[in-house]
Amino acid sequence: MRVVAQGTFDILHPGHLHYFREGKAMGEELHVIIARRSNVTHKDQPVLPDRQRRDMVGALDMVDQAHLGHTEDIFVPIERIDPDIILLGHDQHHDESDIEAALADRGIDCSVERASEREPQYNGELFSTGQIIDRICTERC
Ligand SMILES: Cc1cc2nc3c(=O)[nH]c(=O)nc-3n(C[C@H](O)[C@H](O)[C@H](O)COP(=O)(O)O)c2cc1C
Ligand SMILES: Nc1ncnc2c1ncn2[C@@H]1O[C@H](COP(=O)(O)OP(=O)(O)OP(=O)(O)O)[C@@H](O)[C@H]1O
Repeated sequence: MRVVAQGTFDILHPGHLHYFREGKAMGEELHVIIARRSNVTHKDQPVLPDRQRRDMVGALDMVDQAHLGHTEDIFVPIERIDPDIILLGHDQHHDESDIEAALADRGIDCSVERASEREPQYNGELFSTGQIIDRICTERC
């Protein structure tokens, strides 16, 4: 089984590791698609360059391959990777049925599932790139 996860992954945190571990446990191969900066329009754009985010994610043990996303069509990398499962993040804004419909239109046989959220394991654990950046600004700027 080949599983795909996707997201921005600007500053890595334990929530990302939880998502990757869950994806890897669902199959043999975990592929991660890194969102292009130009496509991150619903929140602040990433601080780190596209290739740096790909290289950091690709260096993690549970990730078999990290791919730069396509700039115009998010289904181009999916067609190339040909996964069995697309694992959406617990809070990702994409709608399962919209993605399933787009996959069916293109003749891609792949299921869409939703990942769980990591529960905090100690006080002060930060689960969001935005929160880490806010903390840096408060404590260091
Ligand atoms: C199946 C799937 C494939 C995606 N492929 C790409 C892609 O090729 N290029 C890209 O820039 N974003 C891609 N995205 C979008 C990003 O992963 C992401 O959802 C969004 O741009 C960043 O927001 P998020 O990190 O809050 O999810 C894809 C999303 C999904 C669900
Ligand atoms: N606490 C968490 N538990 C499980 N998955 C998480 C957690 N935090 C983020 N993820 C998942 O990691 C993927 C990438 O997250 P992304 O880098 O886009 O945003 P983020 O880490 O939530 O930061 P922010 O939205 O503040 O920029 C998403 O699919 C998201 O659901």
